[in-house]
Amino acid sequence: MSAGQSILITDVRPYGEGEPVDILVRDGVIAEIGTGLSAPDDVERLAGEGAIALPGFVDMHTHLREPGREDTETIASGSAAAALGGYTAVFAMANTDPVADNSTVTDGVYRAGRDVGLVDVHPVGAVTVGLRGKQLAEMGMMAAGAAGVRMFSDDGKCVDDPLLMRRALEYATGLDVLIAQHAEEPRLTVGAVAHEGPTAARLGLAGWPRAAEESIVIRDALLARDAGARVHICHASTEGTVELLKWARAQGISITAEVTPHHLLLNDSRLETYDPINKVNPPLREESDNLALRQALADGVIDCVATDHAPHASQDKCCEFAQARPGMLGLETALGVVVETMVTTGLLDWRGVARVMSERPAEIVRLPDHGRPIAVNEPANLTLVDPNRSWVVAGDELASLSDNTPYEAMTMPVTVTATLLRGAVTARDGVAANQGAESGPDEHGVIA
Ligand SMILES: NC(=O)N[C@@H](CC(=O)O)C(=O)O
Ligand SMILES: [Zn+2]
Ligand SMILES: [Zn+2]
Repeated sequence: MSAGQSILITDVRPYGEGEPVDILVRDGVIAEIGTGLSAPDDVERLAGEGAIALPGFVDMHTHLREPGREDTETIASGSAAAALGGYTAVFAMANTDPVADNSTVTDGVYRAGRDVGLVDVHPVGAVTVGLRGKQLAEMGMMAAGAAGVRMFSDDGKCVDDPLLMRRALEYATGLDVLIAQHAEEPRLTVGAVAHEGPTAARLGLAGWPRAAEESIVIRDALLARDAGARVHICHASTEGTVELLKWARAQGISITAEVTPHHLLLNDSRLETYDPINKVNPPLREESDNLALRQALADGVIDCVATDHAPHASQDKCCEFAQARPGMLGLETALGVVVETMVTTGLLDWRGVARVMSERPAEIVRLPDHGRPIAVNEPANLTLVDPNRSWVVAGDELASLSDNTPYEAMTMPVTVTATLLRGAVTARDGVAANQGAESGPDEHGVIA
């Protein structure tokens, strides 16, 4: 990791509280916070213009598609999308091609992320070889490699064999790493493309029942209890999962959970058009689930927001509903959706946003340098937000190489105006630091 930059950020309000202050960053670390700060002439300046300063966001759940599907996202394009969304660290899921089930792949992803330098890219290792759910992957080798893999998941697939999941939790405890489960009992979701309920029944879409998620959530809570292990639930989507998390916590079980922006905002009323843009795993549920998930996030029952940013090519998305790939873009729109569902509704203040988008995810994955307080001697991983500047989503203008956003033409209530990684500006006013105007874009639309 680079030592970091020096920069004087003026006129920002940490956590949206109090009068504006200046933040002086020296060598990537916050050196001073106060009013009327000065710096030598050669130090870069960033005018905050009254923006809210938050700790840089941490996404526990991103799909970057490299290696294997670089036509839909690369580590460079996904890093740009992350920086524009206010992220300073992302965890890149293992369901690539080849699968990230060995340290050659995980170290390669880590190094590629470091070379791009816009965001700390942490590869997630697969729990099982090839995501096939039959044999544990070499978690220890991946943890010991250059990437220092600290989180493992077969996301996209559930580790459905209970004995294998138990072994994975036991090994993970020994290695002090986290297992994140895509909770889906596959026997209950054969052919499923939408939430099982009145809407899917009327539209003739095969249903994915809530119990497919909830049965794995409770099973894994019990396995974690017996193994004395930690377990993390990916993309919680139902009111029942919220109730089970409460129960498990009350038993002292070490279980954590994330919710995606789309499960906070969207529901199966969107399916009427049969537009596969709304197809995602787990599926969009019902309004009662949206409301329960929001309340759970506000109460801390659900720990954090994770995007499940899932880029797909248009030919894989614009086809018959049943054939289309599941997944939605999320990195550049996450904050807007969280503000719309949680801040505008009064469920969270900006401190709460910092908690669910930065502090808790960093704690859960034990990232020492992210999700830290905005205070002297802390790393300058920061996101500046203009709470009064809205913007309209256009898929083809996003930095992501894919355009499968469900928020097309929607107005996002706030704008990330700048993101800083160890004091280096990685995104500013809608442009990522690798998208400069001087050199032309390469074949991926990214400028080196
Ligand atoms: N969420 C999705 O619908 N799709 C994800 C896989 C996953 O997160 O389960 C993908 O990799 O496309
Ligand atoms: Zn998943
Ligand atoms: Zn995912």
